Amino acid sequence: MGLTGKLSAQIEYKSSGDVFHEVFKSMPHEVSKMSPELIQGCDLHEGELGTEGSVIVWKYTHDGKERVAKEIVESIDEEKRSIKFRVIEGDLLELYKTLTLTFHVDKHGAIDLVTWILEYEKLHEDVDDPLTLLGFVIKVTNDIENHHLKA
Ligand SMILES: CC[C@@H](C)C[C@@H](CC)C(C)C
Repeated sequence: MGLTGKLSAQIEYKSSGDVFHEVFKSMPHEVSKMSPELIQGCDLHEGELGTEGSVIVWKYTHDGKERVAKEIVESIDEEKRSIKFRVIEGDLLELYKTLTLTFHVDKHGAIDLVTWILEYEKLHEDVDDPLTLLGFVIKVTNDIENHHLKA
């Protein structure tokens, strides 16, 4: 088994894909309100919200443990409604040399599809592939969707 990998998942998103993109672009701090069990906080550390190069620190609970991830917003593509986050500090870097989390929103007829892609390089052979992290971001996506469906 090599050290690098790429996991992705695509789900139907029954609320507005534009709003989903906007939340992560301009209001990431709102995510903790919509998914309080999973996301406990989000602070802007550098730069301006919604711009490439800005640095965000997430406090989240993954596999029952409280974790921190500092991420740089590496790219924002309005056209594809996509954002790529690169983890630059935090618990995940005890397992992965590099880890990026990218989402994009596709239109499929009248339905929006949200795709998350995790690209990573493990620090050593016996590090697990980040399957539970992929499940985590899908759960966060569902929480955001449910929040907007209720609103
Ligand atoms: C590193 C796991 C979480 C904190 C990632 C976040 C944005 C990419 C989360 C809100 C999906």
